Amino acid sequence: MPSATRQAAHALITAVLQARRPLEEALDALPPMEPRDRAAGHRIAATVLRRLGSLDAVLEPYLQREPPATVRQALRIGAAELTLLGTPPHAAVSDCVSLVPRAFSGLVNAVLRRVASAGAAALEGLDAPRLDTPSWLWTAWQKAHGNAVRRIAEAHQHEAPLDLSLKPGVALPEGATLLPGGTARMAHGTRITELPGFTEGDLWAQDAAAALPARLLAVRPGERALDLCAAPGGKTAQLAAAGAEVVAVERDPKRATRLRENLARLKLPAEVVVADAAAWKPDALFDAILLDAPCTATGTIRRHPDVAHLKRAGDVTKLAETQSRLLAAACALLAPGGRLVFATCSLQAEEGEAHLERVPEGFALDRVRPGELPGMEAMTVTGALRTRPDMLGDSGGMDGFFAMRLRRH
Ligand SMILES: C[S@@+](CC[C@H](N)C(=O)[O-])C[C@H]1O[C@@H](n2cnc3c(N)ncnc32)[C@H](O)[C@@H]1O
Repeated sequence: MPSATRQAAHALITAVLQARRPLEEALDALPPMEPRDRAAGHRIAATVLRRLGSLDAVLEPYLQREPPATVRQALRIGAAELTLLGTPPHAAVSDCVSLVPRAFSGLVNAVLRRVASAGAAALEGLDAPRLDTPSWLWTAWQKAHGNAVRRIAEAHQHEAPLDLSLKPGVALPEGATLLPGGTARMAHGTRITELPGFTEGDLWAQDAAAALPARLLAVRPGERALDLCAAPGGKTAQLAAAGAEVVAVERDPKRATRLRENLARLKLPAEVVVADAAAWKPDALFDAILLDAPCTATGTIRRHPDVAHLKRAGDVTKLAETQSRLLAAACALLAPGGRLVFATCSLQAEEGEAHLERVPEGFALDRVRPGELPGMEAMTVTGALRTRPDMLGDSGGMDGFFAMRLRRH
């Protein structure tokens, strides 16, 4: 019997790469097991997904023909453990052998013994950023971001730190670094639930880039603000903490429940509405609207390495259309003189910069002014916001976001 850890890793990789299910969903579907085994299995699976191309390149010289998918996944687990995770060969090899049907035991044993004898050196000389990035994404990022494509792909090789947004007046947690946008950054692996102030509702997890769209909206106390596509509520919390009267619209009832729970922990008020943002009709218009539209989420690959393998070019086109539809619906809910921030956590130009070409009639781009986001000027040269995982690189990077602010005449 293989260990629970490797069974979990195998199930997770199979779910993502074969059934095309999100990693988080696959984690929820694992059978009951010790939390330690589950966490270890998750770590192996995330490493395989992050470094898939490199691991396949390591295995390639030892495979004469393509093995069945279940065997390929076991080999990837073994290769990740032996070259990247420092697992001793005696533990990794025999356990991976027991993951596959008996007919393939000899093959897995022989291949992994050879990988084990090279260890980490097996990865030397590989162009890892290129190998670990699906070709269609590399091409699209090269077109959209030029030479930065390599730096983006290099940033994806590493796990992201834990970023926190703090309620106004809350002191920086011990061990945190303060980033230019006001985000508190903790080392990767820090558990938010164990931080002082978590239970009290002083802070919430939010990537440094994800905190910027709400900052661009800059709501004032008492303003009527609408947060569309709101769950799990990081941006709703920012708007409510700034003193706005917030209505948060979320289509998915389960996610809306999570949003309510998060707001309750943070002791922040907002009216939560379960509705389709494209069809919802309020009684009155809003002073400020934040639309954090559904997208491919390719800006979050550091945190969600499954995204690189789940999304296809066709998803980008479809989601860009949905975003335009939602943007038109959101614009109709804005009061004259009001402002709207449209945001996506995507690195794809179709889900970002292309929307600048389609500003609805009666609205104008409200350019981000120099000095509005101190220390982040390079991210707003076009008048809109563009962040990438390689930005703030010395302090651990940030998610890829696009945001533009529109004003209604
Ligand atoms: C990118 S996430 C939002 C993250 C959130 N704004 C935050 O800061 O925590 C997108 C959310 O939009 C929701 N959504 C997608 N389509 C929607 C629609 N037509 N109307 C309302 N919500 C929608 C999804 O269920 C998902 O929760």
